[in-house]
Amino acid sequence: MQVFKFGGSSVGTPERIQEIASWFPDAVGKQQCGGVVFSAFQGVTDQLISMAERAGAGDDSYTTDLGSMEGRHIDAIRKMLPSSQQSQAIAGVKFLLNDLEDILQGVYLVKELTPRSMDFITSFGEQLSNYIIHLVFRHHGIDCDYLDARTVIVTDDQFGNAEVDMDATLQNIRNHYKNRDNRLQVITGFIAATETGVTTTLGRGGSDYTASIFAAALEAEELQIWTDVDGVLTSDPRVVKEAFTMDVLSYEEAMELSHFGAKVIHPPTIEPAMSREIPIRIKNTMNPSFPGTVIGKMESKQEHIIKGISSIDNVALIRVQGSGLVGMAGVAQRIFGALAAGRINIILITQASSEHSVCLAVMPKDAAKAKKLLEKELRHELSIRKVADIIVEKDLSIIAVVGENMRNTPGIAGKIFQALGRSRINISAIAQGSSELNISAVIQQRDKAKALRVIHDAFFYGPRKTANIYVFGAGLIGGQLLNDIRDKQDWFLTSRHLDLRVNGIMNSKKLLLDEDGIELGGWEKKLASTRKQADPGALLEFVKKNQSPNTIIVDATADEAIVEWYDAFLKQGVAVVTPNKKANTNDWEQYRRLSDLARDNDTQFLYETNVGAGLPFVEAVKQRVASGDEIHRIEGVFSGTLSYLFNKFDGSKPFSELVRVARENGYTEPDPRDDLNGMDAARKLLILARTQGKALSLDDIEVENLVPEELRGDMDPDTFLEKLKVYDEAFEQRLDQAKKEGKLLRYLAILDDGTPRVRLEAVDSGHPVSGLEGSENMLNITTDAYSETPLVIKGPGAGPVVTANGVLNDILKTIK
Ligand SMILES: NC(=O)C1=CN([C@@H]2O[C@H](COP(=O)(O)OP(=O)(O)OC[C@H]3O[C@@H](n4cnc5c(N)ncnc54)[C@H](OP(=O)(O)O)[C@@H]3O)[C@@H](O)[C@H]2O)C=CC1
Ligand SMILES: N[C@@H](CC=O)C(=O)O
Repeated sequence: MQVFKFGGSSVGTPERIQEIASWFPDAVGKQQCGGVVFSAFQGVTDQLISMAERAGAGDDSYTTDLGSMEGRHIDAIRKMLPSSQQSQAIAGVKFLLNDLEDILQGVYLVKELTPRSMDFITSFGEQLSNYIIHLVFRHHGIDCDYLDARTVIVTDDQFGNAEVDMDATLQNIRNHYKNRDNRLQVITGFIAATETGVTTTLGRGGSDYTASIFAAALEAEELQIWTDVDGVLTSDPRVVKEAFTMDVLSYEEAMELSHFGAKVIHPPTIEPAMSREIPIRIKNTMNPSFPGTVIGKMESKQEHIIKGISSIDNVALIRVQGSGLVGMAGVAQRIFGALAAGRINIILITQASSEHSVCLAVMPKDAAKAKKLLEKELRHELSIRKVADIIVEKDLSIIAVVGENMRNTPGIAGKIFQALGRSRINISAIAQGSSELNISAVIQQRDKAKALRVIHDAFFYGPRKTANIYVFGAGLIGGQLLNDIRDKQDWFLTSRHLDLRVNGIMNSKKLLLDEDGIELGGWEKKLASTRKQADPGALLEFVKKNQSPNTIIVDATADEAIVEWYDAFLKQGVAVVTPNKKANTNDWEQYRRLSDLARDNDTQFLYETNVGAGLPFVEAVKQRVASGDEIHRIEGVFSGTLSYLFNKFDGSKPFSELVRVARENGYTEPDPRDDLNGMDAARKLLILARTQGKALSLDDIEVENLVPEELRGDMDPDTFLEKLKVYDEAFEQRLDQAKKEGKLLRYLAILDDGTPRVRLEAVDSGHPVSGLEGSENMLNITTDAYSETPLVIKGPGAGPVVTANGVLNDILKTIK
């Protein structure tokens, strides 16, 4: 035997009701269904309450609603029943509505709405819906009766929230079924009656309660509650996109989750079914084939340690604190007694064992009253400073992590607090009962969405990780990076269990954002056509709102302006990865601050591609430093452009032509003069020196500038290349001079005991850099350990492919 219940949203329209009638027999299957409980049609109970209130206030506008209510129910009959059955059904509806009209008129005339008449008025919603639905069921060939629950459910006369006389009710229901061979009854939810037949209602979740009572009376094998979601989800799907339906939950877990916001069941209403261990299945009317969630007795072996993460918004925290509380017997009883006398509901309580403070969470509407009551109760202690303060903090949320398997499983609390801590979420109070079913944390309401996401990620995606990437600069390097991510996304997901998502792209004009991740096919067009203007502040706000554990920004611009935003991102716990050398070559304090900020905020600031593009130059220096291996000399070629130019420059092609090709190959800076003037190489040398711990600045580096004096002013790169032709001969003279000496021209960077320097040198053919080809870079490090022969790293040191690959490597290093 089964009992079903359908809520108001399930019977919101005639179409939905007809759908239910069409698949109901299949849903019942081979088992028998003894009762199906329906709520009023969606919105009808609220309408009845409003009509009653207006009638009680002497406002006759309720009559208009009465007309529309009649129209809605008659319209439903016309849509769902054949004409031959309509007049009888309409007569039944009109009969009920006449009664409703009479009572409303009575309330209107005496201008008094009592709780008793309110219950009577609201009872019409369920009477009307169930009367119509039972006819529709019959029309679909489902053998059933209409059962007005007032004839079997007996309550006291607490109108609005009546208490059920369970023994009498269960007996009445059993008797009712005995006379009907267990035939299916279509039962009015929510409504009941006193012993003397006065109509009452069962309060919040009343229809669930009706169904649960019937399941208990019939000793049903299952109670099915049909609603508009797929079951009990692991978290709020509007906030946590990855939330999924739990297959099974224990009664206790379901009640905890419901209390903290997963409004699938109303805990007190499931008691009759729960006490008889009847499983409750939550199913979705819009997705009937989905198995839903079964709430029942705890199974010993369960797949997930936690079952869900819920939250309550808008709570206030009251902190009673003072050294006088320590060892003060009876103070807790006085605090709770005072609040209970004021009928204030306490949502959460914490007290540290130091007894220095007691923390209570209440609804904000109660906060001021609670504070007053406590000040009154503790006025003596306040006057003699035994209690120092009663502080109220508002705009807080409680996050509750629920699961029976947490009991005796070490590390759960650590995992929760680590996830919150990493995301810079401050915890104001923590509570965990000794049952270990629920760990609750009070946090700022503005952090709630982030908190739900990071905890969900930590528990439900153990092996799978998600990285949320935001890219500033979609030029040569940024564009290549986006294409690489696009092409490798599937591979990362399947082979590395890593979901690499790009949630934001910004160039100098536009900003493209998507909290679910931008579909990278055709990102160029999407960026060009988005209406959002470039705005790093808007991107930061978006990141704050949507932050998840692995959020990374990539600065693939050459712009100082973006560097100014690094601090704010790092303070947010967001990793910063950049090929842009600007941040590391401003003042030493900024360089230190960025690394310190990253460390203090448990995140990373990575810039491997600042030197040698994708080659591990920075890493090599970091490793020497970390292992205490003293560095004596760094020497090499750090400019891909200058390497290319002097590797290729043999007199067969003009120098200006080679610069043009280097630019076309993507080796140069956005302005090639930044390479030719030696500043790009100087920056790289400075970065390696700073990585080594040397507090140098760019001014400390001797730089040979190869840009002719006359071409150093303001001009765009194309004009520069054109004008450079005039100087081809001067470059050739320098080449000829070197050739005469049997030497090669190489642009070297050197850091030793002397002045750090970058300059064009004529080197012997046996010099380590003499064999470089194309855009190759080389790093030679001489250290204590590498003294005889230096540590050498060599390879392509510029170009979009290797650089974007280096950036991607840095991104991967940040993922926790
Ligand atoms: N080329 C290489 O081999 C290497 C380059 N690098 C570094 O990579 C960085 C990028 O170089 P590259 O891709 O060649 O440069 P590009 O000029 O090709 O691209 C720069 C991008 O940055 C965007 N941009 C500029 N200012 C802003 C801003 N304020 N906000 C947002 N976006 C902005 C540009 O937008 P728009 O398109 O609208 O102008 C463009 O999309 C540089 O710092 C360079 O030093 C590092 C290692 C190797
Ligand atoms: N323009 C740079 C690119 C890498 O930093 C170079 O030529 O090396």
